[in-house]
Amino acid sequence: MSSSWSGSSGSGRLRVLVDMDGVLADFEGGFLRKFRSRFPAEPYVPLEDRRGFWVSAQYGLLRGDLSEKAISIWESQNFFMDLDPLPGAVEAIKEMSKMENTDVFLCTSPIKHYHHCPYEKYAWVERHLGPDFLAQVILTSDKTVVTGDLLIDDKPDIHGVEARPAWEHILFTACHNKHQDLDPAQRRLQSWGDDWRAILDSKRQ
Ligand SMILES: O=c1ccn([C@@H]2O[C@H](COP(=O)(O)O)[C@@H](O)[C@H]2O)c(=O)[nH]1
Ligand SMILES: [Mg+2]
Repeated sequence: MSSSWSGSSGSGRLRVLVDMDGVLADFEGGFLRKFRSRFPAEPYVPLEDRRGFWVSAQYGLLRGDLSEKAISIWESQNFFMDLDPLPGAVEAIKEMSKMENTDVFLCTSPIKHYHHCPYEKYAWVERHLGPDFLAQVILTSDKTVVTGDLLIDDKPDIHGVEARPAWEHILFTACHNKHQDLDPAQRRLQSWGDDWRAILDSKRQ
C-alpha cells in the first residue's frame, strides 16, 4: 500500500461496503421459488428472462396484478431469512474481513414494509456469517450517504442525496443486469469466483 494513500476513511484502511440482496443472498432465486410455490397457476419470469432491477416492474408488465403479487412475496415472513447465500459469498466475506487494513460493512436497503425484513436481515447475517458480523450491518435506503472506498452492489444505478458518493460502485453481476451496457469506466464483479481481491488491491494503490 502506498504510504500517502489514506482511503475514504482517512485512516489508511480500505473500507468495503457489500450489498446483501443479489450479492450475498440469492434474492432472485428465493423470490422465484416462493412465487411459483404460492401462485402455481400464474405466469412468471424465468431468471434467464429477467431484465431491470425491479422484479415488481417486470411482473407488472407481464400482467398488471402480478406486481402486487410479487411484492407480497418479499413482504412475507421468512422471505429474507430463507434466502440462500450466493455461491462463494460467505467464504469471500469472511476472507475479506480478515484482510489486513480492511474494514467490511454489509450495506443493505430494507423494504418499507418493515415487519419482517430488518429483523430477518440481521438474523441472516448471524446465521451465515456469525454474530461478530452483526456490528458490521448498515441498513439504509440511501447508500450515497455512507462513506467507503468500494460498494459492491447489483443495482446498476445507485442514487441518493449525495451526488458524489465516496465509493466506487462495483456492479455485481446478476440475472437482471448481465445484459446491461455499462459506462466504460464502471467495473463489474461477475461472481464471488471472480477476482475480487484484485479489485480491493486496485483501490489501495
Ligand atoms: O422489485 C423489487 C426488487 C427488490 N426490492 C427490494 O429492494 C431492496 C434492494 O436492496 P439492495 O440493498 O439494493 O440489494 C431489497 O430490500 C428488495 O426487497 C423491491 O422493493 N422491489
Ligand atoms: Mg442488491
